[in-house]
Amino acid sequence: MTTKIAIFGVGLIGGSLALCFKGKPGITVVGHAHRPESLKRIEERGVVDAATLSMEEAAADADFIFLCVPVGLLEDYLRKLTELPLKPGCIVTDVGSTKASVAACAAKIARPGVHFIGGHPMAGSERSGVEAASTLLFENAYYVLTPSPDVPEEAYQRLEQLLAYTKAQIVRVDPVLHDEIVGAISHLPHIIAVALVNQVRNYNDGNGLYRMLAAGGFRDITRIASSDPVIWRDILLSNRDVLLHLLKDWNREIEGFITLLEAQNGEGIEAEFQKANQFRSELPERRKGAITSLFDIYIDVPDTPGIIGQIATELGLRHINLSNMQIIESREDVPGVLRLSFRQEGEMERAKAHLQSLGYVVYV
Ligand SMILES: NC(=O)c1ccc[n+]([C@@H]2O[C@H](COP(=O)([O-])OP(=O)(O)OC[C@H]3O[C@@H](n4cnc5c(N)ncnc54)[C@H](O)[C@@H]3O)[C@@H](O)[C@H]2O)c1
Ligand SMILES: O=C(O)C(=O)C[C@]1(C(=O)O)C=C[C@@H](O)C=C1
Repeated sequence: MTTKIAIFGVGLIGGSLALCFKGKPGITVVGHAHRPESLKRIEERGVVDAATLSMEEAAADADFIFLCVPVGLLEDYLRKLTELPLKPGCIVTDVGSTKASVAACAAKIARPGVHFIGGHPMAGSERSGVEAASTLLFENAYYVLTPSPDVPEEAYQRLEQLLAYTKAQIVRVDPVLHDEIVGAISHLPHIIAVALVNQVRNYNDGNGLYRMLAAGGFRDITRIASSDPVIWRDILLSNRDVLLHLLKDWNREIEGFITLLEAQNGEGIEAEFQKANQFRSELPERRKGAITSLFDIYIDVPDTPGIIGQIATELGLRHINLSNMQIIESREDVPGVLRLSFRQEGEMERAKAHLQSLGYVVYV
């Protein structure tokens, strides 16, 4: 018996999910695109078994439907799907970065025999589009599911079982609580990064030295300011109330620093850094838990677009399992350093040998 998975919106997240499922025993992955250009990109990238512009065709007989479109479109897609003849027992899920509004909409239009289970993989990137999709994206990351109490345990477990292909760790959270927490640890940081970049951009208009001298610290804190504007417009508007509260708290934090500086309170400044240092050191690496990386290698990489994808693909093609990768330093015109982590020493050795054979400088 074949399990059909339909993915609506085959971009970074939809494409990465498709790659996790495609080729697994008894699974067929069908991608839906809203316009011919997107269809062509999905087909060229080869992340699905079949792609279509027809919602009906994609949804027909699907056992699982993943909605991976921008948050602002989720409710519209849910409503349209509800009007289609879905397979009895079909599980509809989404990957949106906010969960309360889509959960409320699903509750309103619920229909017997179709189960909606909200989802949110806590992994991503500032890149977007199917070209950035990767099988490794979700590995060891947390994947939040927000089932309503009406969802049968059997349906929840079916979804959990399927998501095992992502190698993510599933965690069940209430949708409203999800939005409060993710507002603080993901949405607020995106706003801060964008505001900071735009502040410096304004100074740079008067003197180009700002951009020229911007180094590791500025890059580290602002990577996410390069995220997709439409995706983030929708996320912020969808979590507006939570964010308005968080921004008031943020203003208080900044006011605190103004007071410390005005009073030249060195001890107070030290105390703030110490508190932050302590909490940050307790974060699981890359917000990933369960399995710790044991074997690391470091390689010099030129600062060129797509280089990390190329390295991951090279290792993937040789079935070398990467547990983590991180850019330690990346400056314009200067090679960056990439840390690759492996769970097995043998995999690290194979990766090292292969990357050296490709001409990379590798350090252990
Ligand atoms: N980017 C991240 O880090 C991240 C992480 C977790 C969850 N999410 C969520 O995943 C979802 C997809 O985000 P992404 O990063 O994959 O974005 P993306 O831009 O890479 O993909 C979005 C997909 O939706 C399609 N789409 C865009 N406009 C459309 C329209 N008008 N009608 C129909 N389809 C349209 C695009 O063709 C594309 O395939 C969002 O809901 C986002 O909140 C993103
Ligand atoms: O790593 C990044 O670039 C991300 O933005 C990923 C990130 C996050 O903020 O952590 C962004 C949005 C998601 O909904 C989940 C994860």
